[in-house]
Amino acid sequence: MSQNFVKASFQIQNGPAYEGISFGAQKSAAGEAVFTTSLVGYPESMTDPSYQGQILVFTQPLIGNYGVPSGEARDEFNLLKYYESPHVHVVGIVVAEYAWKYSHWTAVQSLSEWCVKEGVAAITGVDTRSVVQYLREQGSSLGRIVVDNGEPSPEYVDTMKSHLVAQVSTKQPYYIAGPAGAATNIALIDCGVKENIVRCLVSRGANVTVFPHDYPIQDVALQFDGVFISNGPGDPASCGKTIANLKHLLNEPKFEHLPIFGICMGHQLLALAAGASSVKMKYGNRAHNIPALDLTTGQCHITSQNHGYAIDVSSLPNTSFGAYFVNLNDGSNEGIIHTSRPIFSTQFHPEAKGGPMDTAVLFDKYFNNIATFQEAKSANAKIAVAFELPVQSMAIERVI
Ligand SMILES: NC(=O)CC[C@H](N)C(=O)O
Repeated sequence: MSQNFVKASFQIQNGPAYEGISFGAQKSAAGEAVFTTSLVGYPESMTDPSYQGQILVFTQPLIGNYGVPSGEARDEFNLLKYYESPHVHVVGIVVAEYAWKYSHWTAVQSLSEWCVKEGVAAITGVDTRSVVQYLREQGSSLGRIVVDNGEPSPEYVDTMKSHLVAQVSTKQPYYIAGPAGAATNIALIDCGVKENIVRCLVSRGANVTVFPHDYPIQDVALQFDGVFISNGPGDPASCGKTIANLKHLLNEPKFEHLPIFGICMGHQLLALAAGASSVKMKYGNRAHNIPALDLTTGQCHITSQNHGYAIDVSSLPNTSFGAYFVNLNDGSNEGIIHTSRPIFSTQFHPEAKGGPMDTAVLFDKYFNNIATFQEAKSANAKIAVAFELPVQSMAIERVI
């Protein structure tokens, strides 16, 4: 346990500065400062690629008390059991009170040790309530954690201006086998996919082929039973290539029966490809208890979220999509659904790791759409011709 109490400060550009103690890597960090009100799940959030380049402020006052589980542990599909990707993606974390003592049966190290190993700045002793009040009033801001290590303070950096998806997406396609005999094949566009999203697909009986964010998915989509578009970091408007590829899937008649499902960044990219527009939110939604109303059933679900951009619902009438879910806290769009095709997407995270499992049924809805598509394909030999290339023949390599 690194308890050498190096001084640090958390500074917001053109805003307040907070003094504290470093408990992570002895290095400074800069990025967009965002806050999450989730009570649990710091290992999952910190390894979520959607947080790439951000400084994460936890409003839960005591952080670190259950330590950090193993990054080696894998499940029956060879997916990471506890992490959402192999490494930490936040550049720094800010907490009110770091728990120097931890205890949990899955813990293999302290949060402090993990931050040191991963090169992540961490500061404790900050009045995070005041940080949140500031960010809610002033809106999204740049921040930096400056560790008293004799080095010059880093410049503030607006990481949202970088093409963050390109940094986290796989460089080559890879294949994850589902359960023995799985006959469903899904093409997943990786914008920074969370491990539990893949698990939600393979555990329902699919083999998943993961493609780089800019892969010309239109060239291979008809070899699959469905296309999935993942979560990911940054501004959706920076993903021009992915949006252009998705336009093929939405506009060409040969794809009209193809099921598509997108989550978070995937939702935003689908909406942009359909002709809708996105907006940067004042400070975003990051929590595990956000109510979203299903406009097709009138049911309200509690959802897990992490986003700073949203789809402008007033731009939907220009598209073939209608609003599917709406956020009951701030009225923002939480999902879209195609008026006649098996395509839908959600701004929230139905895979919810961490968070409540209320909306996991949306994966079942996607698989129902896939089953309908598969039946149609087997009933129609003409369509089936398009599927003669077996997915296993592709060059695939697991890179994570
Ligand atoms: N979790 C995500 O996919 C986030 C999407 C996007 N980067 C946003 O902040 O809105």
